Amino acid sequence: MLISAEDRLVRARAVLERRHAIPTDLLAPDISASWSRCLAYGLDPEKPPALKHAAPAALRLAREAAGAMRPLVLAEMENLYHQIAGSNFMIAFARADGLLLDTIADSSFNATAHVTRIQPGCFWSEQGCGTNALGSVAATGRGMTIHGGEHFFNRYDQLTCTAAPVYGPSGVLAGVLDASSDCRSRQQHTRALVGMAATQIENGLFRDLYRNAIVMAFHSRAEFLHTLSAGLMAFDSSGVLMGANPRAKLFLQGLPTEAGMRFETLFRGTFGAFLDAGRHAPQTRLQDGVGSVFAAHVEHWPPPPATVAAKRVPAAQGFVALDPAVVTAMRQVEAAAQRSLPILIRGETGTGKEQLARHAHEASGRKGAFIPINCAALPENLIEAELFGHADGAFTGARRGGAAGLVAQAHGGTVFLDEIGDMPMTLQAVLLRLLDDWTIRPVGGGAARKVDVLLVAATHVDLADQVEKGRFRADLYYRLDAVEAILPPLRARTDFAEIAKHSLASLGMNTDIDAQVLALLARHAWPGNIRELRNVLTRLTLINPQCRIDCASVEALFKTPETPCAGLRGQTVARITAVHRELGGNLSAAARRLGVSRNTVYRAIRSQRRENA
Ligand SMILES: Nc1ncnc2c1ncn2[C@@H]1O[C@H](COP(=O)(O)OP(=O)(O)OP(=O)(O)O)[C@@H](O)[C@H]1O
Repeated sequence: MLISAEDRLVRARAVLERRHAIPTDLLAPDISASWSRCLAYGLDPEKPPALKHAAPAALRLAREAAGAMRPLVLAEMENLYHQIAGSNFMIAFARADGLLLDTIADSSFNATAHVTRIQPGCFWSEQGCGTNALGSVAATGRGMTIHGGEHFFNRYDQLTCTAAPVYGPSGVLAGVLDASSDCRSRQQHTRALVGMAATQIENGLFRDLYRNAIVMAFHSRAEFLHTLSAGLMAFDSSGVLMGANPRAKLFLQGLPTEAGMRFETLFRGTFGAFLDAGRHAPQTRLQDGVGSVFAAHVEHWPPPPATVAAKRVPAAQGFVALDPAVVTAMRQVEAAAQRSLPILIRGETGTGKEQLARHAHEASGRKGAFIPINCAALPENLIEAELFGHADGAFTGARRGGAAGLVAQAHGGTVFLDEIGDMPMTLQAVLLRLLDDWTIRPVGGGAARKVDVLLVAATHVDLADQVEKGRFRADLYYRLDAVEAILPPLRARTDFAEIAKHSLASLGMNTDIDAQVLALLARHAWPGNIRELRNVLTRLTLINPQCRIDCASVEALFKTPETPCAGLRGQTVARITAVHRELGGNLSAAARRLGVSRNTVYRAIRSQRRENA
């Protein structure tokens, strides 16, 4: 008697749950092999063990270790998210050991119970979660779909998951890309889309690794030459093979495709003649050693040595960036901005976070405005209206005729959310929604509209730590943290002298500063960082009308209790708020007097208010 696939699965589960045995005849071979492995790990289908989590700090390290792969993966995840039409699904990427690095879920999936389990930082290995697409693909290295009751644990029988392996250029499994949804939202083409996205990442990794080599694409059918199914090979300038992607190896099956082989051992004709032809025609004919014919083209020429950094964006006039950590941060934000990925900048007050955000905006090539928004400065009840606009008469004090909101003003440009760590929890949820669909919904009604903005957020606090303490939403943190650039404090920078000299020049002072004075200044702790340095230099130039700064005046300034920097060192909330009061509540004036940022003054006032409440 013929029984349906669903009935076979029900019978198989009954056998598994009663006898802990695997009914191979009732299951697809991949599923029964995975169930067998689960039993061998000692898993009990009725008793799923607690899900393992990595601490936020460990997750951050893992994300950093993913290096250049992560922006590629995130960009593909975004594409995939938009390609999979419909709702109630999630895109996830895990390391080969199952550690989930990133997820993007639509809001309906966000609302389901699964979302608490499928979050960055969880381990989705087969050993911990039983048969599941992420874990089982990592275990086998092959693409798989695990549907409903095929999951080893009952708890996941409402999910359908499709995953594809992502291999690095050296052939090692680099990670697993997954699309999961509620069983009812299952879509036939998901498997193909996930597979294509994984290949796209693999090809991106290949091109990135061989960016200084000659990369050739080829295909047995000319019309597929510019598609994902083309073979890719990288050669050095003398024609020695450096690497080949899996498709290339497949096309040249039986020929030696290991690195180190010469072009001439694989193809007929010389490497020089192939390059010549490639320079003059968009497509050339290539014949391999056994006579198969391919359409080929040189898709990438090595950049001349002097222009290797061509896509890099020079620092703006006045932004000193000779310190290696700052250069790294600049490169990170450039890469993310050019792919429109959200950027998180972390650094102490006055380290140049806003400057770096402006650099990201420049690097993005966006023509729209750069809109800085200080989350700590906006009154809590008005932030949403300020950000997303409001309708006419939406609340007492609302602008007549309504307002478009700051995010709308940044359409085509960049929104810089400073002090994101101070954003109240309720608003974090609203911001998360914006990151999901880039649609702004004005407070009090009004037409929702799509916006195209680059989002850069900055914070002086460790958000991972805030997440652990329950003060910041984990899901928002993981979305914002696509790229985290860290600015070092001034005391740790190797370009202190250049910053000091530059700051003096930019203050319009024709003052000289010698090595001894610089060494003395460099010993200071600079809790207010570059902003504090600028304030101190301003004062020093005022004290020295002869335009010479000497060690004695620096020492005297650091000793005087009322100097801006000394004030900062011994600063307490009470001191800041006292100065603020003394200056009639003028924040900027208080910040200037104390040599701290306006944010520091806001924070002090808020913390005093909290204490008084
Ligand atoms: N790399 C740099 N070279 C020269 N000047 C800099 C550099 N970075 C920052 N500055 C100067 O330091 C001051 C503080 O910079 P910025 O406002 O960008 O810091 P921030 O980290 O955003 O501060 P906050 O946390 O207080 O908002 C500004 O006057 C800026 O021009």
